[in-house]
Amino acid sequence: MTAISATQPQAPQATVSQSMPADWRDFFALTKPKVMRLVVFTALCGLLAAPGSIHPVIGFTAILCIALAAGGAGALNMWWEADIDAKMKRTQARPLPMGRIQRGDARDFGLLMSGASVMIMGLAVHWLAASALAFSIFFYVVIYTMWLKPRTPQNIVIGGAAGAFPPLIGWICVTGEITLMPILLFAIIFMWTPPHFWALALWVKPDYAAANIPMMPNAAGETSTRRQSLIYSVLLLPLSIAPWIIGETGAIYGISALMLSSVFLALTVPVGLRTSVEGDGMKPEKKLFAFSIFYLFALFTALVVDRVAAGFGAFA
Ligand code: HEM
Ligand SMILES: CC(C)=CCC/C(C)=C/CC/C(C)=C/COP(=O)(O)OP(=O)(O)O
Repeated sequence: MTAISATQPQAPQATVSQSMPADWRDFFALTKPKVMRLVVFTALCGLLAAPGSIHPVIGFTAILCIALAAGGAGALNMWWEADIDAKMKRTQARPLPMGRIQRGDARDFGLLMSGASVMIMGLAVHWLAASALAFSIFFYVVIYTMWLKPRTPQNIVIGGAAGAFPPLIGWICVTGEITLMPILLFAIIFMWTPPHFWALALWVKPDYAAANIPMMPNAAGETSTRRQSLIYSVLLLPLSIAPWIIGETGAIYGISALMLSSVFLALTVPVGLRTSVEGDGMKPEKKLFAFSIFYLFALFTALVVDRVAAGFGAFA
């Protein structure tokens, strides 16, 4: 089965007849490696920040399973969305629209990675962690990709939960239970996702229009999307410092979170309040998107540094 149909716009040099045989790089691309490295990093930080200890080999296995799961889920997302990806400039060069990988192969690859990740996690680490991992794959692939994304502009608000699971799963791998702190880590990523994604969605709006996906800027309009992003950024600030306020972390994390969230909010304000987008190539939106990635990376780094400084953490 080919990834593109005759009625869809063709990706540059993307005809199946021109396609090269797939190699490992194409399969690697199916795992969405750039996005997934931050997903895996937040999981690692959740694991390292959790109270208690874990054998380094088990800890490594757990992170490997989360990486496998995230990659498998990414491949299943690309399998399901091959036709949509072919219609969007940003995604046209992916292996399926380019015809470099057969659609069924992408599905099998995703299923194999996802299945293996859950089984290994259960057998080698913890069945509660394995269940949460299975649920996050299901949430991203079925709830977000198949169900919500083509139907509602709230797709990423609800679907964002999938990307918020990894630090919680990392935490469970160490403690075997779900307590307030991992729920807060979940909530922070959940709140961060709308401004992260909508900043990008604002400048790739024509892509989503071409693919007929009701992302917020397309469905509710740019002004509404901007205001909503601002609301999530405002809420993110107190939420991000909540672990410090309730005494679960020290000042290293608390002050870092305060500073990072203040900058995040300061960058969301011009995006949230602007009414005219003429002439600047959406620079504030691009700046916010880039900072959103640094934000999460830095926040979770601060969490681990804080816990290590306090003598807590999985390897302490
Ligand atoms: C449902 C929730 C989310 C949606 C819809 C979303 C959407 C996107 C999209 C469309 C891109 C552009 C990707 C590309 O062009 O390849 C992107 C980039 C990115 N996202 Fe998200 N994202 C979500 C959640 C997350 C989460 C939870 C993380 C990490 C914890 C994350 C980390 C990243 C990173 C690191 C990039 C930049 C990739 C690069 O370097 O090109 N995202 N996101
Ligand atoms: C452990 C586990 C299963 C983790 C999953 C992590 C997860 C759900 C991350 C979400 C980030 C992501 C790839 C969004 C892309 O949205 P999209 O699919 O709408 O973007 P696209 O248009 O680039 O395909």
